[in-house]
Amino acid sequence: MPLVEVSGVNPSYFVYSLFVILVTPLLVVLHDFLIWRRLPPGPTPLPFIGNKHQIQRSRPWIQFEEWSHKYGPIFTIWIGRQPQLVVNDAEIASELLEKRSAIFSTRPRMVVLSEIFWNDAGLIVSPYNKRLVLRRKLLHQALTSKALDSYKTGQTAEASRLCGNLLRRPEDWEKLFEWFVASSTFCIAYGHRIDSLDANVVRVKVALMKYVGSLNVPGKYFAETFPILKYMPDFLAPWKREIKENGKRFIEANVQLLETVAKELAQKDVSPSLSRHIIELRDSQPDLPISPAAFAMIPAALFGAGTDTTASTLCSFLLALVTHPSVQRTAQAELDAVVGPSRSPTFADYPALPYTRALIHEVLRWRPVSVLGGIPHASTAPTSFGPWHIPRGTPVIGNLWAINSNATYYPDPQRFDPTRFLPETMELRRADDPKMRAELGKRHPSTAYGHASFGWGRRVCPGAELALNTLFIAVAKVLWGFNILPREGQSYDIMAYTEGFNIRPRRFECDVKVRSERHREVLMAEEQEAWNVLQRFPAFE
Ligand code: HEM
Repeated sequence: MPLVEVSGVNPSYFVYSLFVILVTPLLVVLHDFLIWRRLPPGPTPLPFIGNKHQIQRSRPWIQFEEWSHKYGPIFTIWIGRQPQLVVNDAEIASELLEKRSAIFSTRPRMVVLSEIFWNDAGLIVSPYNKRLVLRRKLLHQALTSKALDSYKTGQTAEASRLCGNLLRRPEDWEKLFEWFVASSTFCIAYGHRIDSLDANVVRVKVALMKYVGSLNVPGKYFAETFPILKYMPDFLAPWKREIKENGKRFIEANVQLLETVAKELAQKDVSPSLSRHIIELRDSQPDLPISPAAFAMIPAALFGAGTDTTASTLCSFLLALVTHPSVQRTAQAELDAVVGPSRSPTFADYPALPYTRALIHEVLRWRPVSVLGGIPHASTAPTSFGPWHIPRGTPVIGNLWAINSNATYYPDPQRFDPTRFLPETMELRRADDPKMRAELGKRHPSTAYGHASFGWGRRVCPGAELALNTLFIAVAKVLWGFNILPREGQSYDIMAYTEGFNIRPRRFECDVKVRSERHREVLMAEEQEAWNVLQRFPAFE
């Protein structure tokens, strides 16, 4: 019987529909195939699924390093239909993300986190555009070397308080590092200290970071694949309304913090802080094209980007000391010779402590906290690299794990060896004498630090020098005052790290013992003096 009589549907429509249903996926697969064959090789993806089923949930950076031995230092993975490049080599990372930063400085589009939640006010997830450049500029102006110097008094006082706390509660070292970093960050960002990790301001910030983590889960929201969904009216999309409301709440909390400083500034003399710097800038240039939300997110970025990273680096420092006692002895010998027994180190000792400085850079290299380079970069235009074609909008992941454990640059890479970053070694590495390469490693493209743990190009971490100062004062004081000792019978796994965006060592036990009664007396007296400074940074509740 003719079809038209049964269904009332013209048979040619039926055939066309069938044709479209069958052919569209084939065209999509063909389109993806043509892109795939021109990208750097990688594990073979499945149509529509990509390599999702092959990528380990646990420690993908190690799997990526292994894949780099199989497919090459730059390879492609597909997350669904989105190809992403994974760079595992310092030179290639520098070539793409620094030398070609005009193309590779944006972020992958993040509809839920950047556009709906932050309403485009977030800095780290922002696409590269004029508004981001202005916000980075404002941040830089509050992080000049003069501004950094003005924060050192607060950082030193916080480090003395940390040592006092370590004397009383040595087993709590992880929480004490977190408190030290959080309070230093609040002093620098807002001119206020915090006296407990339970302070309301910290709880709000920690809740925010947790919530942000829950939004940034690949595949969780359809709006990432179909951005048009972000224009759905709120009453039809309760998921979107909830995210927007939470975003507003968190932005409002950050605006309030900044307003608190603005009011204090109008009434009295307040300690130097990043908020004070940028408020003064705004007052001198009232027509700055920046929304109150984006403005408040500048000091807020310090907490979001600077606390977990710095605290986790301090945890890796402790693991390195426990497992490398000879490094600890060398560092203490340097500190004893330069500082002596009657006071602990200060920033004035910085130039005379090359081994201590090198030790910090070795921690950053050995266990890069932003193990996959933070939020990926992405391309804003199609481009070629060697024989390959990279389409516009391709995310680029800098696998710092593989980059930092490349024996070409760092011979015997899992050995924790601060001498790699001593000024004289750096000088020799910069000269790149082929005869010295086997011993010292090849010249690293990041000639400033000799590693890329702070990222690349126009998106490089703007807080690097600030973080190095915080790390220096804590590391120098802790090493001067304490022996970090392995627990008897305890074995230490230097690869046992947490999962996630930033990594830190899994909890381990060790003894943090004051070096002598003399050291204890000095540290206690300095903690008392530190209180006089900390009073100038009223506590936030
Ligand atoms: C040990 C401490 C730190 C490490 C290892 C670290 C590392 C990084 C890395 C790898 C990136 C991504 C760079 C890129 O995309 O190429 C980044 C971005 C960023 N960091 Fe840090 N960071 C640290 C501390 C800080 C501090 C103290 C601040 C405070 C100002 C900060 C603020 C930022 C900001 C705002 C960004 C985003 C920049 C952008 O997207 O344009 N970081 N950091």
